[in-house]
Amino acid sequence: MLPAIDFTSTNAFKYLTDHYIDIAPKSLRELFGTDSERFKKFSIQFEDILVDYSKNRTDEQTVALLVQLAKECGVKEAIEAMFTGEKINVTENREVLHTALRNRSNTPVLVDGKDVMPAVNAVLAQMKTFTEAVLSGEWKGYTGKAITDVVNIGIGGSDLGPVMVTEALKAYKTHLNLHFVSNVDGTHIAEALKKIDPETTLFLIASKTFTTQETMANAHSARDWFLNNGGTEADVAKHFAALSTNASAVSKFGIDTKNMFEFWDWVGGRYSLCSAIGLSIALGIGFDKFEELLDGAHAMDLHFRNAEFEQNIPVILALLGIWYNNFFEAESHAILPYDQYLHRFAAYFQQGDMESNGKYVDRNGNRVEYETGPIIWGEPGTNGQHAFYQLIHQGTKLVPCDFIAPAQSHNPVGEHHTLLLSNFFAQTEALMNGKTHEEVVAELQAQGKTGAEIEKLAPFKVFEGNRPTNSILVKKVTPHVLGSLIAMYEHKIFVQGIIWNIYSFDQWGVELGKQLAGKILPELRTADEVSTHDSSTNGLINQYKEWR
Ligand SMILES: O=P(O)(O)OC[C@H]1O[C@H](O)[C@H](O)[C@@H](O)[C@@H]1O
Repeated sequence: MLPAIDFTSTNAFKYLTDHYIDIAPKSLRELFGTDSERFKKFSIQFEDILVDYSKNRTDEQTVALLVQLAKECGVKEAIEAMFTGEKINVTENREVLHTALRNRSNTPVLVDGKDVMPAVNAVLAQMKTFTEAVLSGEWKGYTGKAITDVVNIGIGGSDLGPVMVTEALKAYKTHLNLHFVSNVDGTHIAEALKKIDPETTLFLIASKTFTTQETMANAHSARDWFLNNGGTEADVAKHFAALSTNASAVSKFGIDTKNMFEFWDWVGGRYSLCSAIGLSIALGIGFDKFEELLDGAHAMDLHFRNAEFEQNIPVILALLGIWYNNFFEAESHAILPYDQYLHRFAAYFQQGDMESNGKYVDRNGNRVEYETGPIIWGEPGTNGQHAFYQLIHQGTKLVPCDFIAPAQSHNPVGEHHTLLLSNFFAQTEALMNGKTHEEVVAELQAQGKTGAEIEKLAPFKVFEGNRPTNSILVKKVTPHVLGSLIAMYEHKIFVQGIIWNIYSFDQWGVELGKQLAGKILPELRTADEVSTHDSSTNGLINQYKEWR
């Protein structure tokens, strides 16, 4: 059982409320000015990952109180409850065991008294054999040719993780060309089909439930295309595999369950990239590299489970997030990787975080009276600098940011990486220090501006600064490091959900739209005028019918 504590009624919260009044007026310049040890005190290194959280609007007392908050909210007990397979996903009556998928130490993990590790290992072995057969060319298409292209058909958690990881690890790409089709918009599948040959293409139908409308529609269209372009029913087995928890729906679709890679309902969709859902990753980078990804995630799992909170990266990141979300009233959190390969990282954690912690009902079933999950957004640097950083630097909103960068590039082209990193370092420094009125005046004077010009321009050129950032510097984006980064954010989300007293592993909020689409669909199939909805919905549907 998870503790169900209103964090706003803890002692730590009361102390933090008072402490906030002291800290809020202080500038980061001041905090750094009065403590030359900040970097040392407020950074944590774990393997090849350095997390510097010193550029936050915090001091030692803040961190101590935040840690106390985590303790009062039972975070330690909750972590144990998750790792040991308690049914902490209460509204779905399920365990939450994505950590078992990468439990490389292979210690038993019990679900209803039964160790799940043999099943986890068996699926990994099946994935390995399959991956190696496809990569070696031993697995043949219906005309005897080796596979050249893999199309993963899935959406949400059955798409975003594999897309993010295969992009992030493109430097390790195998000879297979990967394609991802998620959207029910026919354009997505149509464009993918233009690029592939039925004789040499493998389709992976990735769906935990195997009922998701988008995935089923795309899977049927892919199969129709295959059958209309030379393949026969008997050939489907060579070109379609399923990644799912739902064996009966898989065989109903016509995929031989021999070609099914199983996972379990204790794996949440948005936490599933280490499960069979990762098959496209294994094919895309090779099974050894997929295992390195699992190793990295497992290493972070152990750190999260065992490190003291003061030294615990996911816990500290979660607490800082709570500090801004619930005291500074920040509404969003930006993830800004200075690595082009990580260009889908923020998108991946939009689902990871917002689907997990976008909840207004607490674990007692009551409406919360405080803010829960932030809006997650971000794009790679330096692109973002030329797009939305204006608002981060001079807007009225406080946007705490995570800056992520590798020290080593996979593509050391000329001076590019040095240029990139100079921006990475400069941005957090600029956000912290800003530029004072005096500095602006001195700069304008040096440019030879007149007094009147300076007076007019100066206010626009001042940067308040005091904008908090975390810097996450990694040695290199290897599969191992990426695995650790993924687990780091997963566990950050977990800790925040525990403290906000919400259930992070269900997603009822996505259901209503699906239900209504199901009702509207038959109405769209006829030419009849619709009058059963509100005037807006009726008006839109009827105009659509007129124009289509
Ligand atoms: O893997 P599937 O069962 O097809 O689900 C795909 C996605 O759809 C749902 O709507 C959920 O909101 C997501 O959490 C899930 O990842």
